[in-house]
Amino acid sequence: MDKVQAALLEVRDLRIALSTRRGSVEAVRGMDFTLARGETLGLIGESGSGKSLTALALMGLLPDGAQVTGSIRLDGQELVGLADAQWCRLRGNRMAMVFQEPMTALNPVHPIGRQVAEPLRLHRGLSARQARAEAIALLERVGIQRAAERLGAYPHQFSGGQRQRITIAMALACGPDLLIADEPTTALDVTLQQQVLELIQALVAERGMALLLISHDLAVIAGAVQRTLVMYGGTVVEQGPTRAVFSRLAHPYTQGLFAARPQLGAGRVSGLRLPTIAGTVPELADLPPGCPFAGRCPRTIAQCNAALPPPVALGEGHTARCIRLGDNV
Ligand SMILES: Nc1ncnc2c1ncn2[C@@H]1O[C@H](COP(=O)(O)OP(=O)(O)OP(=O)(O)O)[C@@H](O)[C@H]1O
Repeated sequence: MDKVQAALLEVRDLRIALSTRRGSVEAVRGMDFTLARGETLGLIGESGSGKSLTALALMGLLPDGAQVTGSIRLDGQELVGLADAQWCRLRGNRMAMVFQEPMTALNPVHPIGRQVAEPLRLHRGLSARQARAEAIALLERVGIQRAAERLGAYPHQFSGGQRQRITIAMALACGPDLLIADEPTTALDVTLQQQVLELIQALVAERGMALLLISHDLAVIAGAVQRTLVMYGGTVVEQGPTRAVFSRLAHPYTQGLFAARPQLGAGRVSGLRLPTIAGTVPELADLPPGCPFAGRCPRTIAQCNAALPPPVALGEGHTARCIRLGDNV
């Protein structure tokens, strides 16, 4: 039986409001989830559902003007409202992030050795010689061959896959407890995607880190994480053990995502066109009350309420939220 683990990360009623031309809109609307030490959690949902903003809030990297309310606790420490200097002490140290596009994290005008060594000197107080040795070890661990000879090379002298490996080495440098990977394989050639994903999984297991893996690709999430959150319209509509979420597909939105995934049949993508979910993600300023998916949902109110009286617990920590209050039932 699994040991009961204390939550490393506890997110309660997280709300993020952004200033837009139409005034202030809530882009993340009451996220609740926990992540235990060493646990892996996936966050899936269509473009615009609020995945990246959630990740940026956890790292204290939201754009200027974003208003955050609710609670984000890391090992019991409240992060909402921290000053910039306090965030700087946590980032790279207790928590680190791998971005979709490696050049977002790499500085093009600095050699990679310096970029990997910098957090080691800054957060761990290593000497230049120790940081160099550690940077070489880290780069070799993530698969950069002859790392000692390549410390002076610049990011543009590496391939996209190698650059992503270097950002992973930077993220790991100070042994964070929490790794957030936001679409870490999306910008890579398809042949490299699996390799980079496997590298992340291996490192997470080897170092006992907690992982929040964000992806719009169900196949990536299905094979990589223990628990899954399905996000839509700035909120979690379904969450639970990955196996339960993928086998039960309780929320109509999860069903739509699953139906829209590419399927390999006899070595080719089956069908001429991928099925899609009809309609588009609603405007943040025009979200219906209740279930944000109500406007695109194929279920009638009666079917919805019969299938999932709100909020429904499906066992094993698996829940789905299907509340069509927007229709004023
Ligand atoms: N700086 C910003 N100002 C205004 N609106 C923003 C800003 N950043 C994000 N948004 C809006 O917030 C919503 C959520 O964005 P977010 O980037 O979190 O979505 P996502 O699920 O990560 O999508 P993707 O997979 O495309 O990255 C979207 O409607 C987006 O347009």
